[in-house]
Amino acid sequence: MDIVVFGAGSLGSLVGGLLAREHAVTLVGRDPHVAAVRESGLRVSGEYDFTVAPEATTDGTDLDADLAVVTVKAFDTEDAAETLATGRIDAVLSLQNGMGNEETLARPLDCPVLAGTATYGAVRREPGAVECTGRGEVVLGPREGGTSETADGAGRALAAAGIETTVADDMPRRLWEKLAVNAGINATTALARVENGALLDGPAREVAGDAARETARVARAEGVELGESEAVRAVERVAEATAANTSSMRQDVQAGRRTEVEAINGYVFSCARERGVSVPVNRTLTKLLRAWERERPQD
Ligand SMILES: NC(=O)C1=CN([C@@H]2O[C@H](COP(=O)(O)OP(=O)(O)OC[C@H]3O[C@@H](n4cnc5c(N)ncnc54)[C@H](OP(=O)(O)O)[C@@H]3O)[C@@H](O)[C@H]2O)C=CC1
Ligand SMILES: CC(C)(CO)C(=O)C(=O)O
Repeated sequence: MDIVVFGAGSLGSLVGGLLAREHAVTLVGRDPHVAAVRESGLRVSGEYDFTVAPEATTDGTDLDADLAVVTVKAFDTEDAAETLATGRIDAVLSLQNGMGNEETLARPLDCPVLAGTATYGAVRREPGAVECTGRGEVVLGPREGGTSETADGAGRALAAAGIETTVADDMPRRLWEKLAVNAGINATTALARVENGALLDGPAREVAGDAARETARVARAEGVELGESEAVRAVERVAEATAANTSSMRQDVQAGRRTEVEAINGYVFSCARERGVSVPVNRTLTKLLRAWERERPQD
């Protein structure tokens, strides 16, 4: 397959590197990473050890592909969608965290948009190289739930490249469960400056659990069956499996970068307002991160 990976940062470089073992891949990213990949290939280390030579470009316009995998941060999704819409793309798959990405992608794009979640860990430490810090899985499917030939085809393509892949018919519920995990872990660890494992028994445990419980309540108000204890258990499971991780939002805050809070806790907060659900913990986490973002030095 011809596959574009739009957003060759940490996750995109890992997924693109894995896909390039089997498919014709074009990475869309920034220099100096793109220049290094063009010059010497992409090195994948950590849980893997190989080098591949995908195409790489900083210009994502006018591309042809059977599939575009979107791995930009949530706040860059609109721009990615408009850029991809200048090309001829048969299907798009978002592997981003946060909610609302698929709707943003579907707006200008005239092709099926699949929803996905990724639990692989990836860090891009230097140009031309990415480290896999944890093997996980990709779950993907039609964004509105159900089955489709497009989802099955994308699933086969990822699996053929050795990516642990599940094609699911309940993506709305799975997206809300992942949202509960990120709502519980990301902002809490970013503000407390702790690793994910500190949420298993430390003083911030209740904060993470309450943020996840509130997310489940909003999911149910949106018609998605997600139980509160199920959401809390999902947080505990992920905090345990990623105990030594610095969450992506904590990494962003430590580096002074913009965070994905609006697509995570901010999304829960704004849906809750529309549905008349009380979410004091997500409201507080959102407002504290917004306060920090307002004061941070601009990029
Ligand atoms: N890293 C991980 O282990 C995981 C990440 N995720 C999710 O995946 C998404 C991506 O995360 P991550 O890989 O860490 O983020 P990164 O910031 O490392 O990667 C995104 C990359 O896309 C680039 N980019 C954005 N817009 C464009 C554009 N128009 N053209 C070219 N390049 C562009 C960014 O460049 P620049 O910064 O210069 O704009 C950046 O290099 C997020 O939603 C995250 O929550 C999910 C699971 C695991
Ligand atoms: C699963 C988790 C919380 C792992 O750190 C993550 O997705 C993130 O950090 O963004």
